[in-house]
Amino acid sequence: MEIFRYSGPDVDPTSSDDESEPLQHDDGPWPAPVADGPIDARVQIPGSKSLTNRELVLSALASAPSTLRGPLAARDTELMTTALGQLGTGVERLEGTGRFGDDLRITPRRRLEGGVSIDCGLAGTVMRFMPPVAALALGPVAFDGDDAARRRPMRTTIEALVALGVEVRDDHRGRLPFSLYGTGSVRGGKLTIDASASSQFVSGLLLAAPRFRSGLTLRHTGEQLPSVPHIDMTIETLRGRGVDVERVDERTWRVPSSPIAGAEVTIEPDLSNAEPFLIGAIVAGGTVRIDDWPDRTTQVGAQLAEILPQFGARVSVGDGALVLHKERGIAQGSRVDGVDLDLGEAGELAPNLAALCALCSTPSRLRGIGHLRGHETDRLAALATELTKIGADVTEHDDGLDIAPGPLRGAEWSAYGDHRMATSGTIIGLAIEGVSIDDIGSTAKTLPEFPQLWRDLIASAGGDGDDVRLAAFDV
Ligand SMILES: O=C(O)C1=C[C@@H](OP(=O)(O)O)[C@@H](O)[C@H](O)C1
Ligand SMILES: C=C(OP(=O)(O)O)C(=O)O
Repeated sequence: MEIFRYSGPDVDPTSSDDESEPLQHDDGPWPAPVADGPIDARVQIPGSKSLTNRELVLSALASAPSTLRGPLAARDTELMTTALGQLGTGVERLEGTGRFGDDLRITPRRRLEGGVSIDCGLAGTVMRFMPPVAALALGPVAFDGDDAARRRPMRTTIEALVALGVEVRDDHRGRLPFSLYGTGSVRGGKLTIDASASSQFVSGLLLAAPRFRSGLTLRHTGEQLPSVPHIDMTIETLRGRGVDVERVDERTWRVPSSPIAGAEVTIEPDLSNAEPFLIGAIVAGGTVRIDDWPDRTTQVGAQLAEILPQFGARVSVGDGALVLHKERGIAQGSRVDGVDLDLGEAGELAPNLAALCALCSTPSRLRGIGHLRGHETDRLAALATELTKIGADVTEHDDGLDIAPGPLRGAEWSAYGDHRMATSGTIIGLAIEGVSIDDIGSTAKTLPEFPQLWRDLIASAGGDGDDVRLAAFDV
């Protein structure tokens, strides 16, 4: 067992920690494997990013130690454990105890200490969840991240903290880098924010709110509220720690000032990361079984069970697994009609679905996803560019994409450092010869094992049914 606890005093908002820059694929573009027959695979997906990072934050703010079973170990969660460790939280890796790596023992400290620079990488959960936690610490805390992270919206978090009485130095007008000066406590109370650009603004404030002196009554005003299931997940994880959160109405939440209980929590597999594998069976044909699919969950990836049948797949959930079957894949000439989907709740599913739409026989419309322009990259622009490059006819709208099939051709697919752009390119590559991904290493953000799992999935074509699982865990 090893205890990681950071004790660095530096506060330099312009510094960046090179060690956590995303992995690049050293050998140049990664040739995406083509499916040469129906696949037949059983896939074990590591833990949910969204659940892991919520449980890490709650564990650090809790009144007693917690154990996380099966947490994700990927760039986003490593950034979160590092950030919490920098503020003083004890993070102990229970080596070899987990299914995919180490379980974690988190020991909260009575007082969080500032005087550190936090690297958010490209993780929305780190950049939106950590500032309210840092505001509870004593001393200055600087935040920065990847170049692409500096383009992601942060204004709502910054303005919210200022409204709660926290001193923030916001030299970049609502973007990273910025610094805040914690006094060891936050007053809380009533607060109105505009979370139209990201549900994470709401989640970040709600997660820290039990530790605010007066709790928090948070109201969202603004045209839209994306990714509502992620807010439900936040509420559920808080309730799981004994915090009596009230959903006053669809746009208002009340969190009392309350202790947060230590807990032993088993993290569900990341259902959104199951998406490319499931789509793989629609494109290549065959069967994919995802192990440990929960019967009940707040993860938005659960919606795949309703979305993917619209592409001609048979999906069943039960006995601890989701099984998707498609007799004949698109790559074998099966015609699949396009869809019209509002993905406002499930934006993180959009890039892989957009790739699938490009392989359909008739046009598709994906709507309700204007906020994807503030994700890891401007995903609407990135998808329009890459899908056009491979021959699809794509129209970009403010809130979505029209995707019409065309004669498709191979090309180098740019991931823009975005894990889901990388996986969407591999989906195209299943059906189209000559697709390569410029930066497959960007999948390390939430699934470092993706390249191997994907190769194993394709290798199951024509076999008796392979288990696609992690032989060794190595982030
Ligand atoms: O809270 C979370 O864990 C997330 C919320 C969503 O963010 P947005 O509301 O910005 O879409 C989602 O897309 C992201 O992948 C994870
Ligand atoms: C939008 C995403 O990530 P983040 O948590 O960085 O916002 C995503 O994973 O699709």
